[in-house]
Amino acid sequence: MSILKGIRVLDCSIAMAGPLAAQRLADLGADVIKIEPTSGEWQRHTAAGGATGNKINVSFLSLNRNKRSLSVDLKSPDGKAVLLEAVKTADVFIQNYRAGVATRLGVDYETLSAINPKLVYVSMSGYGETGPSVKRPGQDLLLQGMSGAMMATGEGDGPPRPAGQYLVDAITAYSAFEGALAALFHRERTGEGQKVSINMLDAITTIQMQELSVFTKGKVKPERTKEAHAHVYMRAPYGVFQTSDSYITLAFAPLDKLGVILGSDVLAKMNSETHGFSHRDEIFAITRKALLSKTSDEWLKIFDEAGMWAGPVYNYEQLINDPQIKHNGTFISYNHPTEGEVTTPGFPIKFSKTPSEIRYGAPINGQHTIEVLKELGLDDEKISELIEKQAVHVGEDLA
Ligand SMILES: CC(C)(COP(=O)(O)OP(=O)(O)OC[C@H]1O[C@@H](n2cnc3c(N)ncnc32)[C@H](O)[C@@H]1OP(=O)(O)O)[C@@H](O)C(=O)NCCC(=O)NCCSC(=O)C(=O)O
Repeated sequence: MSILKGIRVLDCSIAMAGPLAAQRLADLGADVIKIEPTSGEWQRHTAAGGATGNKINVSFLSLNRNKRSLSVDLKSPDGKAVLLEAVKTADVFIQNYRAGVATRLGVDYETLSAINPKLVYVSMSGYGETGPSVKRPGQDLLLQGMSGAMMATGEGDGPPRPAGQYLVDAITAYSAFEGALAALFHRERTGEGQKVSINMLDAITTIQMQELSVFTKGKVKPERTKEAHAHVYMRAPYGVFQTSDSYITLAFAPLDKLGVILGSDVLAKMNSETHGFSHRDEIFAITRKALLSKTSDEWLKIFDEAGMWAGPVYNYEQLINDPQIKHNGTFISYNHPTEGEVTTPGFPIKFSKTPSEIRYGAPINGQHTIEVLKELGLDDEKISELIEKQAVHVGEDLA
């Protein structure tokens, strides 16, 4: 049995950060009901990601598996009444609305906890719920820039470069996930619900704890002209190196060993702990030149045998076909009723007794509206009335 079986989550979130947090709970067995506007959650219809020819955006498919969809107009009194009924049956509520929206919709913590004091209410925002930046849009790229993370990445004297993934969204999602689990644990002990707030700015700032402490305590400023890491004075060589056919990574190579491998007497005589800092440019120059003489596979075999920290720089095809990734079962595939086979990373944590499970793919908008309304005790007549008033939307049931 999955660990969160019997836990009900109402997921009112949009885009990535909220939906991913809710999906983590769903993968652990929670009954996650995605509460969507009657037109469907924003990301369903976006073309972002470049994948075309699908009825549902592929990013949406990757963030909303294992959820049921209740499509309801929270701006209508009837729709809102449905949500408040659902809240009585819920354990967790997640929203990542723009500041002020939750209150305007009447789904703020004060309102919902009055209905269900045991509720764990997860509020996700861009910058916090109060303060000078509260009105600014919370978007991944903006936060990568504002958090200082971007200052350390990029080449030479060029501009700052963001990570090519939605790093801030993901970190915020994982923080919300752990916050929800901790609050459920507290509720298990005491019966008490609470509000769990996490914002993107604090999430991305906090994961830079080493780099920021080196700055505040060590007074060392990150400079992207110097290094592949915000620690400017990382022991050399540390970075991405070109080989005769591609690139490899090399971290903290002991200089005496590296010198022997690269055939450099100069390196072989160096001491990692002293020269690794004082002779950085020379070490990089020797290493760069030497690594151009063999292929990545050849170098990786040599470094592996020497017990040194080196690795491949994969494209996604190489990653998916990597023997360790295959061995781990990192990717899962499922058959979606309208989109066919979907291959996507699964849930990475393995539990020896309560494994995660992929039960179904991302839903059609409103696919489970009738099913959920019936579970909430509404009869056919009331359901027809809600449909008639367009307070709810009923999608095709593809189960
Ligand atoms: C991402 C956002 C900038 C998107 O802003 P918006 O487009 O304005 O979306 P919002 O959800 O906040 O609200 C849109 C409107 O929809 C209304 N709304 C929402 N749900 C409903 C339902 N069910 N029924 C009726 N109306 C609804 C809501 O009241 C708002 O209307 P009005 O009441 O009339 O205003 C913001 O939500 C935000 O800053 N969120 C916090 C940070 C966060 O989680 N960011 C997403 C990370 S993902 C990301 O960065 C990325 O993918 O890249």
